[in-house]
Amino acid sequence: MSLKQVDLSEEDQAFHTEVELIGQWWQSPKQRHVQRPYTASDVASLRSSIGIQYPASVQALKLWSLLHEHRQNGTAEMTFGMIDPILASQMEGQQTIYVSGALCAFSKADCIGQDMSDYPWDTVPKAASTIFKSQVYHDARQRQDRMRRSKEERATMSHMRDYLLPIVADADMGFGSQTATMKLVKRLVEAGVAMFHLDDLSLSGKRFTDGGGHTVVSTREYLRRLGAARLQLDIMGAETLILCRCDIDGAQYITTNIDPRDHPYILGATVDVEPLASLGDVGAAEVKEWKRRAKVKTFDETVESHATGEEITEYRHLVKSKQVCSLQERQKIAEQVLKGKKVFFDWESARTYDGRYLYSPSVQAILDRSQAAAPLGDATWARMDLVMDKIVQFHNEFRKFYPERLFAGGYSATIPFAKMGYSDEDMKDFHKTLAKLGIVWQVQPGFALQGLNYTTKKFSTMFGGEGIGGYVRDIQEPAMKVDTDGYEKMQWSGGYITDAYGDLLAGL
Ligand SMILES: C[C@](O)(C(=O)O)[C@H](CC(=O)O)C(=O)O
Repeated sequence: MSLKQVDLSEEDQAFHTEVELIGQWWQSPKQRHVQRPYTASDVASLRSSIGIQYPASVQALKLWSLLHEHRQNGTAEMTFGMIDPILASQMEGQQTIYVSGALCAFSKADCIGQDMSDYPWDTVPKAASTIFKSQVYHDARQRQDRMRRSKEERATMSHMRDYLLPIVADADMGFGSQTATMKLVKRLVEAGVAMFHLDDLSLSGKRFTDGGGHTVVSTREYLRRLGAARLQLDIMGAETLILCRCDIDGAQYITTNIDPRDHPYILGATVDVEPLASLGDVGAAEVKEWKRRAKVKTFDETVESHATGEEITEYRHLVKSKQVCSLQERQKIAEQVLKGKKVFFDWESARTYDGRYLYSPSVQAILDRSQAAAPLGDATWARMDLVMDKIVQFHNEFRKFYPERLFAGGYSATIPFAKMGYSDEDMKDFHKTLAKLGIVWQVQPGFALQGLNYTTKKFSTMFGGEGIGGYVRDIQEPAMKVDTDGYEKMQWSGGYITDAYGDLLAGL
C-alpha cells in the first residue's frame, strides 16, 4: 500500500464514467429484464477501481442465446449431473454441464454423505472450477492440434469440438447469511459458471429429496437471497444467470410468518387442542396425527368451512381486491362477511418444537413466490417432481405475466415414473412436452451416481471374472471403434501440446 495525492475531479470523473457504463450495461438485452432495488451509483461505489473481466460472462451470454433459441423453437437442452472433468469432456449430446450439489456431497466433500447442504459452501465452486479449467485446456489443445497442421489437412477435419459448454451450478440456498451468499456467488463467477440455481429452502431445515419435510424461508428472505446474488453479480459486472428455484412444492414447514405474502399458505389448528410443540421434538407420524386432531387448515379454508356459497364469493372477492392480504386483514374481512360467526384459527399452536410454522404448498403458492422472485433473476425453476397437470398449470399461468421467461426442470433419479402412471409412450415425449411449456433447460442430476454406479458395477463383475480378455472385448475394442476423442493416439491427453511447449523453448 502506498499513499497518493487525491485529485477530486479525476476521482469524480472516473466514478461518473463507471456509473454510466453500468447504466448502459443494464440496458443490454441480457440485463434489461432485471429489476434492482439499488442504483448504478450504489453498485459503482462497491466496486474496485480496476475493472476485472470474467470468462464466466462469455459463457453466460452463450448460454443465454442457447436457451432463448430453444425457447423460440419449443425445444430444450437435455443435460445431466457431471462433476468429473474427464467424463465432462466426452459429453457430445449436450450443450451445457450441470455441477450438482448432491453429487458433490457424495463425491467432492471431505465428509461424504447425503446432500443435506451441509458440505462446505465452496465445494460446488471448486468442482465447477476444475471442470472449467479442463474445458479451457481441451479447447486449447484442440486449437494447437489443428494449427500444427496444413490447411489441406485441416480441410479433412471438418468438425471441431466445443469443449466450452456453459456450466450450470447448484448454489443450494446460498448457505446462510447474505454475505455467505455473496461470497458463494463470487466464487461461482470466478470458477467460470454460466448459471447457478438458488432456492428458498432453509439451511437448518434442509432435507434431501427422499427425506420429506422440507422447510422454506419466508418470501422476503428468499428475495433478499436473490437480491444478494444479483448485487454480487453487479459488483463483479458478471453476466452469470440466476436461476430462481422454488422448492415450495415439497415443503411442509416455513421458518416464520413475518411476511404477509406467505399468510395464505400457513396452516393453523381449527379446534382447540394442546400445542404441537408441547409434544416435544416429535417425528413425521406424530405431526401427522396431531394435524388430524387439530383439523389443520389454512385461514381461507377455515373461513370457507363456515361460510355459505355467497359468503365465500364475497370473502374471496374482498381478499383479492388487496394486493397482499395479511392474516389480520383476512380476519377482519371474515368477521364482516360472516356477520359475527366465530372462526377459530390458531397458527401459533401449530408451530413445531423448534418454532417452524406448518405450511400448505399449492401451485398458487409457487406462482406467488416465483413471480415475486422473477425480476431479480433470469430464469425460473419451480421444482415440482413431475406431476404433469401441476407443471402445466404453473407454466401457463406464469407465462401470462412473463411470456419470454426461461424455465428449468429436473428429473430426480428416484422419481417412480411408472407408479405415477406414465407409460413408456408418455415418457418418450416427456421432455418435448416440458419444452413446449418453455422448460428449456432440463437436467437429470443423478446420472453420475445412478448411471455410473450401474455401469461400473456391471463392468466390475465382468472384469473380476473374465480379466483382460473381457476388458479388450467389452471396452477397449468397442471404445477404439467409436471416436472417443482420439484415445487411441493419445490425442485426448494432449501429449502434442506439451511437445509444442518444448519445441518453442528448444532454441534457448
Ligand atoms: C438438483 C439437485 O439440487 C442436485 O443437487 O443435484 C437435487 C437433485 C435431486 O434431488 O435429485 C434437487 O433437485 O434437490
